Amino acid sequence: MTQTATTTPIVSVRDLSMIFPVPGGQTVALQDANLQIMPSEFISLIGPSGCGKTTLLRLMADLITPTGGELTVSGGTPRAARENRAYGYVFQAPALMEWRNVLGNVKLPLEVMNLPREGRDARAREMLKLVGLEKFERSYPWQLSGGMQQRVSIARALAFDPAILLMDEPFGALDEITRENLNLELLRLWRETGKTVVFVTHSISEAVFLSTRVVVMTARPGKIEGVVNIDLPQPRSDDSREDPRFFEYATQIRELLRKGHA
Ligand SMILES: Nc1ncnc2c1ncn2[C@@H]1O[C@H](COP(=O)(O)OP(=O)(O)OP(=O)(O)O)[C@@H](O)[C@H]1O
Repeated sequence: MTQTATTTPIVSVRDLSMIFPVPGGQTVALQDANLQIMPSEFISLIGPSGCGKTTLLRLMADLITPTGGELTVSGGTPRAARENRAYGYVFQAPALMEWRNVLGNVKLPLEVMNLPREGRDARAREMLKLVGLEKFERSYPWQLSGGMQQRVSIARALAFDPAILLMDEPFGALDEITRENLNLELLRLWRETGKTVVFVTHSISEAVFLSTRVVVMTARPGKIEGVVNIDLPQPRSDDSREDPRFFEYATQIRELLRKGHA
C-alpha cells in the first residue's frame, strides 16, 4: 500500500495545452506539456517571461481549463482537488488584508471554508509558529517587512492543510539575503510538512537550491524543454551552494534555456 502511495503521481500532466484567443490570433501559452509530479516532491518551474509557468500553475489550481490534453490531481480532476482543498496558493505579492491583523489574515481561508470557529485560532497560531511569526499575531501587515509579509501569506496558504503548495515567484520582490533566508525556511517547512511544492522562479540558483527537480520551460510557444533532477544531499544548507554539482546543475539548466531561446 505504501508503495502505491509513493509511486502514484499527485499531479499528472499529459500533452497539456492552453491556447488563449487574442485579438487577431491566438497565444499558445502551453504546448503539449508532459510532467508527472510525485507526492512530497519540490518542483521548480523556470523559464523566460511568457513561457507558460503561471499558466501551468493556474491549470493545476483549476483557475483555468485546458484547451487540450489531460491533467489529473490525486487521480481526479483539478476541480475535485480544489473542492477537496488540495491547493494552497502563494503569489508574488503577499496580498494581505491591511485591516486585518496577522492572525486575522491567516484565519481568513478557514472562515471562508466555514471551518468550526473553535479550531480556527489554534490552527492559525500553529501555522504562524511554523513560519516563525508566533510573536506577531497582533501586528498589521504594514508593520511587517516584505519577507515577514510573505511568511504570513505562506502560513495562510497552509492554513487548511493543502496537499500541494503552488508558489508563483513568492520571493521575487525580496532582497537577496531575505530571499536566501526564506529559501532555507521554506525547505524546513517542506521537510516538516511533507507537502508537494510547485514553485515558479526566474532564478537558476534558487531553483537548484530548493528543488528535487527543475522543469525548464521556453517561450513562443510555451513548452517544457527539459527536466533536471537535482541530486544534491538533503537537507540542503548554505554548503549546498558550494557543492561542485550545484554549478553543474546550474549549467545544465542554463544550456536548456539557451537551447529553447535559440
Ligand atoms: N488570460 C490570458 N489571455 C491571453 N493571453 C494570456 C492569458 N494568460 C496568459 N497569456 C499569455 O500566455 C503566455 C504565457 O503566460 P504566463 O503568464 O503563463 O507566462 P509566465 O512564464 O508565467 O511569464 P512571467 O515569467 O512573465 O510571469 C504569455 O504570452 C501571456 O501573455
